[in-house]
Amino acid sequence: MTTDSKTSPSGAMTVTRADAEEAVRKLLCWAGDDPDREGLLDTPGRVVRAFEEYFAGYAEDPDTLLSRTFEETDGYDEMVVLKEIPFESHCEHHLAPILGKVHVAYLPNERVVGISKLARVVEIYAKRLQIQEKMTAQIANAITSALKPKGAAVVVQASHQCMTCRGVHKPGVDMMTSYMTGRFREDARTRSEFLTLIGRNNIRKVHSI
Ligand SMILES: Nc1nc2c(ncn2[C@@H]2O[C@H](COP(=O)(O)OP(=O)(O)OP(=O)(O)O)[C@@H](O)[C@H]2O)c(=O)[nH]1
Ligand SMILES: [Zn+2]
Repeated sequence: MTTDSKTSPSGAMTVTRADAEEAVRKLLCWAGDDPDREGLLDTPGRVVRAFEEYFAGYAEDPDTLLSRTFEETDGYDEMVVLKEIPFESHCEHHLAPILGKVHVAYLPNERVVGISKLARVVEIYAKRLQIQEKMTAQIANAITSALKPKGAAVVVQASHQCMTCRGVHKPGVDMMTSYMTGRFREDARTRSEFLTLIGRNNIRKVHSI
């Protein structure tokens, strides 16, 4: 399929690139400006290309990504933690940026995965329209279902620009979410080791607004 038309997952709607650019022209008019003035002539094309970047995650499959695993680990069965993975997403309510970082951990069950793949899973779900709770659960569930680990844990800390630049106007507020499966959920000591490793109480800001 070319990128010049896209069909919604239900199949109910197909839009061409020209349709999408026309929709942006209408939004520019809605903003109160003239879409035909020189400075805005190329804006619809740019916005549509930016959307392809912001929402590239719809075209990616986390199961395929996580299917390449390594078994020669000499029995390594302790926690694997990847902390402070920065991400940029967009909220599904306002299409406003969500900026933050993700901490991911799992307890291997014979197989490990290349660590870059954990960061790529974060990217796949971040580059979709999101709410933070769903993104947190999706990352943990993808790792759990692909690696069948003894447990997986995901903590997300992010600022939501729909709360900063509009609406309630509260800059400096971060939302924290966590989702744990298996041993992380059942065993307080495992959970606590993870939270200590990610320095939960001393988290630096990755993005400042
Ligand atoms: N739980 C949750 N809420 C979110 C997230 N991102 C944005 N929101 C909230 O989604 C809600 C949407 O509420 P609505 O009342 O339907 O929309 P609204 O009138 O634009 O709300 P305000 O933002 O309060 O102006 C707002 O409270 C947002 O702050 C998220 O990741 N998780
Ligand atoms: Zn929002």
